[in-house]
Amino acid sequence: MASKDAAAELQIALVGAPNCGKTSLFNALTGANQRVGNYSGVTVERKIGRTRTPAGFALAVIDLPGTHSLRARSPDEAVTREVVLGQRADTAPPDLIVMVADATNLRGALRLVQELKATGRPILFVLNMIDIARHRGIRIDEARLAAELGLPVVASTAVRRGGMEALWTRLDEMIGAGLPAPRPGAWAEPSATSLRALQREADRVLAAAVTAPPRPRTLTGRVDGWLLHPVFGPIFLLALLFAMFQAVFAGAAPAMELIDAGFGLAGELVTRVVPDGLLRSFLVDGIIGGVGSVIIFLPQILILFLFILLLEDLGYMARAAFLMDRIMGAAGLHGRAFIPLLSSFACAIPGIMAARVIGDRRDRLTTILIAPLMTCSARIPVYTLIISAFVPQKTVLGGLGLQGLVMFGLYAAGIISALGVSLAARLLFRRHEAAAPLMLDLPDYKLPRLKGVALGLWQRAWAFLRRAGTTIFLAMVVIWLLATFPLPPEGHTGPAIETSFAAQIGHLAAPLLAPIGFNWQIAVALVPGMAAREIAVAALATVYAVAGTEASVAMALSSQWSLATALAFLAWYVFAPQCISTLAVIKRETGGARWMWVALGYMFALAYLAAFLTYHIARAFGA
Ligand SMILES: Nc1nc2c(ncn2[C@@H]2O[C@H](COP(=O)(O)OP(=O)(O)OP(=O)(O)O)[C@@H](O)[C@H]2O)c(=O)[nH]1
Ligand SMILES: [Mg+2]
Repeated sequence: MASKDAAAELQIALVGAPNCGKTSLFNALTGANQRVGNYSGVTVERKIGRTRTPAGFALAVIDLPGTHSLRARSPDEAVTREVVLGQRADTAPPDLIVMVADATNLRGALRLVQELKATGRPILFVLNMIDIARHRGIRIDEARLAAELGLPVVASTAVRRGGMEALWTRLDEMIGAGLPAPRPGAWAEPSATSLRALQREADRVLAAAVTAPPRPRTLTGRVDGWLLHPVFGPIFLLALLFAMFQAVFAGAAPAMELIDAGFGLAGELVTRVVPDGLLRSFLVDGIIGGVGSVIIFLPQILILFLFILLLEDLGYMARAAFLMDRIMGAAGLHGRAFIPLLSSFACAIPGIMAARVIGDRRDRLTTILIAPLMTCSARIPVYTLIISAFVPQKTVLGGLGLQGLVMFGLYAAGIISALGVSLAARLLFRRHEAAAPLMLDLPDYKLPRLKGVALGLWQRAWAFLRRAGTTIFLAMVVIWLLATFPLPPEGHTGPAIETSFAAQIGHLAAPLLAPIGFNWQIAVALVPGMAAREIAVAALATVYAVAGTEASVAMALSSQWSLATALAFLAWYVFAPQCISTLAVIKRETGGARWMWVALGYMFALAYLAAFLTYHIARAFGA
C-alpha cells in the first residue's frame, strides 16, 4: 500500500517571487509550520511536505526560495532553478509547478510564469493574497488571464481558514483529468533582450486582464514617508532597538524572579529530602544550580524574539535594511547582508544560512564571517549574569536603566566591530569597485498574525528548553564530576574543589588567561563553553556552588571577581567564537574548512585583544 502510494505520489513545486506567500501556502497545504515572514528571503532552502488532496491524491509539496527569474543570481535562487529543471539528484522533477503570484503585484509574476512555461512542465497559476487585492479594488479577470496565459488560474488566501478551497478543488480536477506529461523543454538562460520581450508580453497580459484603481497613497506609502525619512527614519530605528533592549531587561525581571524562586524552592526541597553528601551536591549544585542558571534567561530571550517576530511580520525588516544600506555600504557590506545579520541577533546559524540571498561570493563570505559578531541570544545569559552582578540597578540620564544601557552598549560593540571587520576585509581584498546597488522589495505593511507570532515564540522557547535539557544538562554532569573528583584527602582544609580535576585544568590554563584578568574558575568555564555560550554560565554557577557558600552565582561573582575581570569577561564574549555549531555551519556554507579556521582565528584574536585592553584600561582607571 505504502509503496503504491509512493509510486503514485505527485511532486508539486511552489515557485514564485520572494514574499508572495509560498511558504504560507505550503503550510496551508501540508499542515507544516515552516517559517513565514513579511520580507524577502525567508526561505533559503528547499523543504518537502506530504499531504493528500480532498479526493485522496498523494502529494509531495516542495517549498522553494523565492526568485524573480530562473536566471538565478544567488545560491538560494539556484536551488529553485535546479528543482524546477529537475537537475537535482535529491529531488524528483516536479509533475506540476504551482506558480504562486502576489495578486497585488502581478507584473513580475507574469514574466516569471513565461520563463516557467518554457520549461515545458505543467503549471497552475495561483493568485495568492487575493484578499488584499480585492480590498484594494484590484479587479482580476481570471478567465481572461487563464486564456491569455493558456494556463489554469485560481485565487487563494493562504493565511485564512477556507482561503484554499478553490485551490484544492482545482488541484483535484487537474490531477483527476491526468496531468499532461512534461514536454521536453530545453531551458536556456534568457538573454537581456529576450527578458525584455517577456516583460513586454507580461505587460500586455496585465493590461488585458487586470484593472487596478488609481491608488492615491496607501497606508504603506504614508507610513514610509516617515519611517524611511532620511533623518527621522534612522532616529526611529535607533529608538526602536534601544527600546527593545530596555524591554529585554526591564520586562523580563518579574518572570525571571519567579523562575529563580522556583529553582530555589526545588533546591531547598532536595536539600531537605536528600542527606548531605555527593548526591545532594550533584542534584543541587550540578543539576538545579547549573541548568537552572540558564533556564532563568528564557523570559529575556522570549522578549527579544517577540520584538523580532513582530517586526518581521509587520514588514519593517526590509525598511531597516534600506535605512542601513548607506552605513553598511560605507563599511563594504552589501545591502542584502542586513537581514542575515539581523537574523544573527537570534542565532548566527540561520543568519549565516540567510546569507544565501547574496549573489556575489565575496560579499556573501564577508557577511558569513561577521555574522557571529552579532549578539546572539545565547550571549544573553552571559551578559545578563555579569551585568546583574556588577552594574548597579539604577537609572541614569533621566529614567534610562543603567543595566539596559550597558546591554545596549554590548550589542553596539558587536555591531561596530562587525562593520570594522568588514571594512578591514574590504581593504585586504583590495576591492575598489562600487558596491552593487541594493535591489530590495519593500513589502506592504501587514498586521502581524497572532497565531504565527505565538507559534514562533513557542518554537524558540521549546528549542531553548530542549537545549537546556540535553546539551547543557550533559555538560553540567561532566562539569560537576570534574569539579567534585578527586575528593580532597583527609585533613584537607579549604574548599574541596581545590583538589579537583576542574581546578587542575583551570590552573593549567590560567597562565594563558592571566594577562586578560581571568582566574582559573573562568578557565574551567571557557573550555566547555566552546560547545555553546550558555554553558559558561552554568559552569560558573556549578563551580562556585560546589566551592562555596554564596547564595547565588551573581553574588559569588561580585564578591570574587574584580570589576576589571568582569568587564574583560564581557569583552571576551563580544568576540570569542564560543559555539561549535556556528563554526560547523560556516564550514558547510562556505564549502570547506578554510573559512571556518579564518573565523575561529580572527575571533579568538579579537577576543583576546579586547579582553586584554579592557582589563588593563579598567585597572588603570582603578576598577
Ligand atoms: N493577507 C495575506 N497575507 C498573506 C497571504 N499569503 C501570505 N501572506 C503573508 O505574506 C508574508 C510572506 O509570506 P511567506 O509565506 O513567508 O512568503 P514566501 O513567498 O515564502 O517568501 P520567501 O520565503 O521570502 O520567498 C507573510 O507575512 C504572510 O503572513 C495571503 O494570502 N493573504
Ligand atoms: Mg518562504
